[in-house]
Amino acid sequence: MHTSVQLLPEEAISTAEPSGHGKVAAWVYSEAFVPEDEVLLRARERASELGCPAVLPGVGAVLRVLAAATNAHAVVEVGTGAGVAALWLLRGMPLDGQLTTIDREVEHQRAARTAFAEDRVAPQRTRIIPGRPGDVLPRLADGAYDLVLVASDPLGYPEYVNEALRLLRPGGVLAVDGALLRDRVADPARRDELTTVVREVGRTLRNDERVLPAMLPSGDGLLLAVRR
Ligand SMILES: C[S@@+](CC[C@H](N)C(=O)[O-])C[C@H]1O[C@@H](n2cnc3c(N)ncnc32)[C@H](O)[C@@H]1O
Repeated sequence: MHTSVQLLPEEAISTAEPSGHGKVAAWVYSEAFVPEDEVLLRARERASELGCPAVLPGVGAVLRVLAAATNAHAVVEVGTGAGVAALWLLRGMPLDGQLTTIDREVEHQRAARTAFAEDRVAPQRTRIIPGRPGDVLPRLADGAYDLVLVASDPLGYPEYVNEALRLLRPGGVLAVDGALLRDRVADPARRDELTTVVREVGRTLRNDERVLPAMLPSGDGLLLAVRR
C-alpha cells in the first residue's frame, strides 16, 4: 500500500515519478490517456479523504481491459479501498459477473458501496467481504476465478499472490498493484523490508513456471501474470 496522501488524478499524475525513468512525458500521457468520469473522480476523492490510496487511472484502464479481455465473470480484489479499482474492473466485466472484494476497513468498504450505488452497479454484481485477506482467501474455491487484483498491504503480498495462483483458472490473470513501490523496487541499493518483499514477489512470479509474467510501468507498477 502507498503511504503518502492520495492525490486527485491530475495532481497525482503531474507530481508522481514514473518508476525508473524520471518524469517522462510518455508516462504522464499514458496515465491521462483514458480520463476518469465524475463517478470515478468522486470515488477517488473519498479515497483521498480516507487516506486510502487508489490505483492511478492508467492502472484502472489496464484493469478494465483485462476484465473485458478475459470475459471475467468472477473477479477477486484484495484491498477494496474506496472502490476506485473496483469500478474500473466492474466496467470491464460482463453484467452477470461478480466482483468479490476484501478489506479489513469497514469504513473504506462503506465508501466503495457509495461509489457502486452512484455507478448504478446492481447489488448482485459485488460481494463485499470485511476481513483480513489471509482469513478470507483460503475460503474461496480453487481455479474458480478469471482475474485477481492484489492491492492491499504489501507485506501481505507473498501470501495473497500464493492464494491468487490457487484461485485462478488456466488463462486467468493476476494483477499486483504498487509493484514498483515508487522506484524503490528498481533500485538495488534499497534493501528495507517492504522493498525486499515486493521485489521478491516479482522475482518469484518471474521464476514460477505456472505463469507468464510481465511488469507494466503504469501507475506505481502493475505486475501481471497469466496462469498457464
Ligand atoms: C491501496 S488501498 C486499496 C485501493 C483499491 N484497490 C483501489 O485501487 O481503489 C489498500 C486497502 O487495503 C486495506 N488493508 C491494508 N492493510 C490490510 C490488511 N492487513 N488486511 C486487510 N486489508 C488491509 C486498507 O484498508 C485499504 O483499504
